[in-house]
Amino acid sequence: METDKGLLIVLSGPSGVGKGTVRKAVFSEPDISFEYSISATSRPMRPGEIDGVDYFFKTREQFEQMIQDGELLEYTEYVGNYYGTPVQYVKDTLSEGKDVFLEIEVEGAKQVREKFPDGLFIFLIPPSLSELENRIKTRGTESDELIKNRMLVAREELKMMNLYDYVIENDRVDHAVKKIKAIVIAEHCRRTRIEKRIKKLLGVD
Ligand SMILES: Nc1ncnc2c1ncn2[C@@H]1O[C@H](COP(=O)(O)OP(=O)(O)OP(=O)(O)O)[C@@H](O)[C@H]1O
Ligand SMILES: Nc1nc2c(ncn2[C@@H]2O[C@H](COP(=O)(O)O)[C@@H](O)[C@H]2O)c(=O)[nH]1
Repeated sequence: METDKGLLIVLSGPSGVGKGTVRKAVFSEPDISFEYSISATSRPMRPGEIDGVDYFFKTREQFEQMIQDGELLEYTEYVGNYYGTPVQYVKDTLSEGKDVFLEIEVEGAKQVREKFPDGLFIFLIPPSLSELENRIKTRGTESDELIKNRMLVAREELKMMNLYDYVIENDRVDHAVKKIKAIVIAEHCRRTRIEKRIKKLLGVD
């Protein structure tokens, strides 16, 4: 898949590490111009969540239809529910020259890497496994059984961090936000420098 003009930024990491919290903090910064890609999911809505804002909430049948119709850039079944990224929004937004920000789990990020090798892949890690469990428990959205399952998946997901361009410890949200912003700025500079070099060598404007 063509990367077009914008930068595709993928934030991933185990459940409960703080991806959603960090993403919301990134988007509340005044000088940010990323576009957030809202995912589709078949999981039930949590209290306070809004359809079309937090997720596009679908039945399993509707989600499977989206898969069949090729509407998803990537998808996975995670702890019993489907999650996926609507492809059209990502393509359209990148081709408008805007940066698109995905917040997705590890298997989906792997699929995106295959289609967008030029994307910027950032992996968020917790200070420790016990802190990770503590965060999922404190959030209070999952049953004990689901927390156990998410922790089992998390152990496997942490092994995948070597596939990412950057690894950031989410010790403090404001620190993680600063690091993400710095990485994106540096990546834009790097790409601009390379583009200029190529044009200079080829003698084109
Ligand atoms: N740096 C941090 N220090 C302490 N607590 C944090 C930090 N970042 C996030 N949290 C808390 O950890 C819990 C999990 O955060 P969040 O829901 O953002 O994680 P997530 O990675 O998006 O989870 P999931 O993948 O399950 O959606 C929340 O209660 C959040 O307030
Ligand atoms: N592969 C994808 N994973 C996604 C997507 N949207 C969210 N997620 C990840 O799923 C888990 C669980 O989310 P929760 O809201 O139920 O806590 C979490 O790691 C999300 O980042 C997606 O489109 N594709």
